Amino acid sequence: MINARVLAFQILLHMDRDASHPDRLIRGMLGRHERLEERDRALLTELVYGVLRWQGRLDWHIDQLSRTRPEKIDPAVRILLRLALYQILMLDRIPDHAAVNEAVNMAKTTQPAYLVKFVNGVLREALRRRSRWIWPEAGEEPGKYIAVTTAHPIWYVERLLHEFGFEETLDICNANNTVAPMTLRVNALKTSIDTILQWCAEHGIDAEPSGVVPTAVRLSGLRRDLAETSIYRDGLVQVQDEASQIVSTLVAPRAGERVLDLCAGFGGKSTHLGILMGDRGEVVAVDNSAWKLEELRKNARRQGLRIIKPRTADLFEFSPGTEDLFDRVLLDAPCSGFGTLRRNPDIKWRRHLKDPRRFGRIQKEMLDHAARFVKPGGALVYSACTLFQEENDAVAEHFAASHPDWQIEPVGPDLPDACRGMASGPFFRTWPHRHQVDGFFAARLKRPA
Ligand SMILES: C[S@@+](CC[C@H](N)C(=O)[O-])C[C@H]1O[C@@H](n2cnc3c(N)ncnc32)[C@H](O)[C@@H]1O
Repeated sequence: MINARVLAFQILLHMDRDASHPDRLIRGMLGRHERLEERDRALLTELVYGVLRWQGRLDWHIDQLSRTRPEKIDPAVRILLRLALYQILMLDRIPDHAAVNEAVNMAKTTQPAYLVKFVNGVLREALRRRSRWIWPEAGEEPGKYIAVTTAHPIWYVERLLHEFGFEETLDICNANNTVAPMTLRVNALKTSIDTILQWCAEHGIDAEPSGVVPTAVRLSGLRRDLAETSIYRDGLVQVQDEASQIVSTLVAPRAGERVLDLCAGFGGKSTHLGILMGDRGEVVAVDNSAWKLEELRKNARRQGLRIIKPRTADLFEFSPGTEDLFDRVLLDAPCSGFGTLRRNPDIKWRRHLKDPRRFGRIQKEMLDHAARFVKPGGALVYSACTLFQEENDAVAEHFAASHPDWQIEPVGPDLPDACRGMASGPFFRTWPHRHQVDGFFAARLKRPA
């Protein structure tokens, strides 16, 4: 019988084999199992994201409970155990016997008898121990304590400890484990915040103005797919975190200008730029992923924008000879993504210690290339959704040092009143534990006239 646990197992196994995005897999699965009850649909999302969020701690429990060496446990068996332990140890509403029986039944259909016995044995032992665990000592092994209790990789915790000390590292890791609200950007060309709040009230959806940026609304407990609502279909709203919304406002495009978005993706920022320009001028949206640009096209159409011009191209092959220069250029660069762990917990387990430096090298080259498209007197905004300075300050400072005629333009004066605390020197910087938004960085660079 297909149920939420079986589908969650299949998604987690798929992710273990090739690093797909959980949200895409969940949507695909729900699309293929339309008759799944609403309760099971919600449980599927909860199980996939919950296991990914707590994976490191669940693995620590497995290693405490089993006598088999960690590397000897088959990945599919480990995933079955993570799934069951997440329900037993971290969710209140699922009876223990349901979690254990389901895991054992799944093991019976996929594993040989000795592994079924192993799964059963580990889970029964977990029920016996319940909450009696010997955690690492915070005083003796602060890194290990935070890594295990908050489920983060040890290299990440050690790095933060070095920079921020124990208390703030713990705050950052705890904030990464919170479930971020769904944040909508309201399309000012079509509607107003009040209209959206009223629509939500009429449809029994909890919503409130963001309190951070004036164009955003936060939803909680949305029990249906936003894509099926009229406010989404009619292009009145776009899902976008507040920090990401602020980045487009720092580009500060004016109606009639030519703007280039060099890593446009699904167009979260390209379409925002188009709206800020009142749909007058031109936004050339470049990305090397054709399917993302197809989504961008749909997004732009839905939001009623005609000035967005998608171009599938590798940024390095897109040259100023092909296009005229632009008044403003945005480089929202590919990055390690560590500012978005609330929404993308799988990133914790996919990245490595050397990734921030590796991304930093590519970002420096991308920013150098992006500068060629900026008109004299124009602006270049560099942004990344990560917390590591190799991908943030170091990229902007490297650019400034190698382009001495350009200026780093302080972003502070352009931030909304409620966001003054997000200015960090001349840069824009947010943290989930300080600002309750995604972790983002942006720098604005001005080309001399
Ligand atoms: C951080 S995401 C962009 C998100 C997007 N700006 C938004 O707000 O929705 C980075 C994007 O860069 C694209 N990308 C990565 N390498 C690229 C390259 N060499 N040329 C063009 N695009 C690239 C990826 O496909 C990805 O969509």
